[in-house]
Amino acid sequence: MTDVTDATRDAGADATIRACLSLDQPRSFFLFAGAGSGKTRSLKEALEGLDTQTLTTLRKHSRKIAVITYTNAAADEITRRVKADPVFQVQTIHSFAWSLIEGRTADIRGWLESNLRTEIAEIQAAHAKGRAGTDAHDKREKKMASKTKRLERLAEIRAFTYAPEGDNFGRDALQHTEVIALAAHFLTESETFQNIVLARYPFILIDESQDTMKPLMEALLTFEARHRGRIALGLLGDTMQRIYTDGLRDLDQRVGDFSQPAKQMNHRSRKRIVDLANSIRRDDDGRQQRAREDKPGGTVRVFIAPSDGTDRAVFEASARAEMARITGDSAWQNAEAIKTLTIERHMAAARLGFSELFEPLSKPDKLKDGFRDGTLPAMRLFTHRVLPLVTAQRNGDAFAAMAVLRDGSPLVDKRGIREGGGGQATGLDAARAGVAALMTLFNDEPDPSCADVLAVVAEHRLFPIHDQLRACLPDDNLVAQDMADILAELDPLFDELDLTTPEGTPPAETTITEAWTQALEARFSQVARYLAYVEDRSPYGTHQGVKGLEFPRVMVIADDAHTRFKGLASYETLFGVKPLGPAAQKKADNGEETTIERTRRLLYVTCTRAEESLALVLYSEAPDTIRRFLISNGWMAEDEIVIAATDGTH
Ligand SMILES: Nc1ncnc2c1ncn2[C@@H]1O[C@H](COP(=O)(O)OP(=O)(O)OP(=O)(O)O)[C@@H](O)[C@H]1O
Repeated sequence: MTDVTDATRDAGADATIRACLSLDQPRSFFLFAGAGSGKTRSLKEALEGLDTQTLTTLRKHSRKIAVITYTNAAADEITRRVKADPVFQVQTIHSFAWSLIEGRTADIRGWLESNLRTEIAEIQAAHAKGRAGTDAHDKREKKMASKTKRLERLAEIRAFTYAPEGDNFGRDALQHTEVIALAAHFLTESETFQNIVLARYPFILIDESQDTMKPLMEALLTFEARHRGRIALGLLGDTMQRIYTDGLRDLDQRVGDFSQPAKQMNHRSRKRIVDLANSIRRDDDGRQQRAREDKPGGTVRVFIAPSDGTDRAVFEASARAEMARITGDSAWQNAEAIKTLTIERHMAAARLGFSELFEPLSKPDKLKDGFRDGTLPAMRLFTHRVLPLVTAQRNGDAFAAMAVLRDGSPLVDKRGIREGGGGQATGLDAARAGVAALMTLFNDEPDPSCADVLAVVAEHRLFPIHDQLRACLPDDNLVAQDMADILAELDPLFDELDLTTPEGTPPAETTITEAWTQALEARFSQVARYLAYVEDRSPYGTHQGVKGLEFPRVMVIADDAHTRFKGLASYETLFGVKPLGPAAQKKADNGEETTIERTRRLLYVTCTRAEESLALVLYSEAPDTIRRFLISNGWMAEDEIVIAATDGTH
């Protein structure tokens, strides 16, 4: 018998998965394994390890292996690993759900019709009981009117549309929750649909299954149970890493009939970090991991400061310095070399210095998602036009500046430099004048406001201006008309810029203009910081956004006082500083989940991102209570806890 090593200890789990992925005898499985155990690696290896005969048979019958990932980035990575072989259909859950239902117009219409009728009836019932003249009353009326209108227009729709990552405005568009609900509905209710899915996919593999939208996961489990032996539903995940409320809470209880390969190793983190993860998990499902023998040691420290009156920047800088001293790893002195995890983005915005831009734009529903993930079209004027142009000019790089203009300015189009015409100052001279005016702005005032920048761009017609920004200009009609003329001439070159309001988009509300007006007061330097953040070039991430990732040095920041959405997590409650409220206590008594479990899981996810060293920075009303909690629960040794001195250092 060969000796078991860290590398081979969990080999049995991969062998079990391989055996499950058999066309003759497909078997569903649930890979149960903790952080850093190589779940994602197992998925990739399972796909790469499929034998040629299986793949040839699949291709011959136009069948595919569905692989569902949590993010697009993960889908891209797996697609790359399988060399973009089309036998693997790798996508996110929304794309997958849409691929199942796309084109089933009549069925979708039927479902929507009955769904809308039910929703309208429910609102009507609430309305009959509610009082008139209240906000809720008005909202219900609006909702009923819009749902009734949608119902009336359903018959006109020739094909439903859906963009998994888009806003989905317009008459024909389906909403994200509808696409999930529709796929779940057909999967459980329609035998024809089930047969189509069975014919198309012998294996459906889902990564991060603990966070897969509940309705679809329920439907897949029902579908699997009904057709057991004809399909392998492969779930990879870790219930301790469920961080969204969308996921199925008792997933591990629902897969009793599945094969359940398990893994013991943590290949990512050094021993001290694995020990901490085990301690955090002990109060949950108690599953424990082993660190690799070639990854001993590692450092964990907790820095606790009073939430009132502590200067966060000073305290965190001193925590980094202390980490550098303790670990002997000077990279801790360099904020760029550390991954700092805040619970909400506004905390990162404050630390990175783009709060003035962030705060107003992250509020309105219509702006916030695009702004937060860096896809807000209006914002591109600053991030993708003005910023690179100014940077190029400052670097004396005329070639790069021209490339920006050619790419985005109506004055200088891709087909060559236009000469002025129709009495308008267009062409290279106009572009030069515009750039000069812009740079004068930056010379006069090294860091002008975004509003000043916008005014120069508008005055010189340097770049097209999105509707939302145009509404903030003093005399928007004039500029709008000029711009419309220019765009009409350049069509179709600027079609792709999506400058017009799509059909069905609600008219720009005053809240949107107000948000932009406020955000435009931000200094232009905030644009670069914002861009670095959304492009993930900054050293900050959120607790939720780093699932699946790993970093040598991690600093986790827990700051309840600055957490706005109180339902997200409460470290003070987890550590016993604050008791559960009466309602939450009642939930706990009924065996329901409370903020304690949610916060513990978030802490588990964040701490297990660290490979070498981990600093936990806590702001609390009662630092000493936290200290006692950590020691009495065996999470930390006494000398691993650093309490702030009154001046905010230690
Ligand atoms: N068998 C192995 N031998 C050596 N290194 C491994 C092995 N399996 C995984 N690793 C490494 O361990 C790290 C964690 O792997 P992976 O990201 O696949 O884990 P995971 O279980 O998906 O983690 P998490 O759930 O925490 O996101 C990666 O750096 C990976 O390369």
